[in-house]
Amino acid sequence: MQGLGNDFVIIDRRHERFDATLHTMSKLCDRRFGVGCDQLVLLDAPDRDGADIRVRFYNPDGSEAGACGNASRCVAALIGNAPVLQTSAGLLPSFITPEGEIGVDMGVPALDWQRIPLSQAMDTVELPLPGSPAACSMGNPHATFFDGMDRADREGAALERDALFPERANIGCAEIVSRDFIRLRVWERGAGLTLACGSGACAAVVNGVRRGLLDRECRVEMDGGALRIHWREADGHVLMIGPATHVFEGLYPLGTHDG
Ligand SMILES: N[C@@H](CCC[C@H](N)C(=O)O)C(=O)O
Repeated sequence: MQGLGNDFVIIDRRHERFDATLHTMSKLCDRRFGVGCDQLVLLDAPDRDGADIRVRFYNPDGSEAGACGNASRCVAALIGNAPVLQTSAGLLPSFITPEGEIGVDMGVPALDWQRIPLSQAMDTVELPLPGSPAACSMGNPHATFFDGMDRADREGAALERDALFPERANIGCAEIVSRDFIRLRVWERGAGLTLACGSGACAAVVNGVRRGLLDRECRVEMDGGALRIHWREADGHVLMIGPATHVFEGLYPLGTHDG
């Protein structure tokens, strides 16, 4: 499936056995030797009350991510009936808009350095890096720069691994068009530049609001399309709305996983 060109191989382990070895997963993610995707997503039966499905997200380098906004919308569309997703970032309710778009309540962002996490105790609204990004966690760590999108291409790889980010970070680079409209490019941790990043879009709006640059309801346009983000004042939850598209289904025969 894909959400704004951020693409996913989703494996439903409720009905099929799938041994998620690092080798198998990175092979599936490989665009030449496997299927190819930005993230591999594993679905299992939930083990928490109130959840409909357990969802885990893996980057092509094998690292597990606590959150993935676009994949969450895709899983909600795949399962149907607005499921509640059980993720490492908590239970995420999904919803369908009257226009047929898929929304996910991404929960409350973490704004303190310990939960983002950063290597040092510091103000997370202006980090001591050239360009002064702001940082927050949407269940996964994000730093957002507000001085243009090109930095993602030029410095994304180095910034992902900056010593400031002990768990590495997703690097969002935004151009502010107006208080309710930004353009964004994200260098994703463990994946590189992608056409869109849902959690990155949420983080950009949260960070932009904290910096006094953006309104709480904002359109975020990325290379693959746009998301609507609303950081709700009443309860601090971040709502993310956009398309989710089924591309194809396939069978991956047992015994050939490592071939
Ligand atoms: N594409 C995602 C984010 C995927 C995880 C990220 N690369 C990480 O390691 O945190 C999204 O849509 O949010």
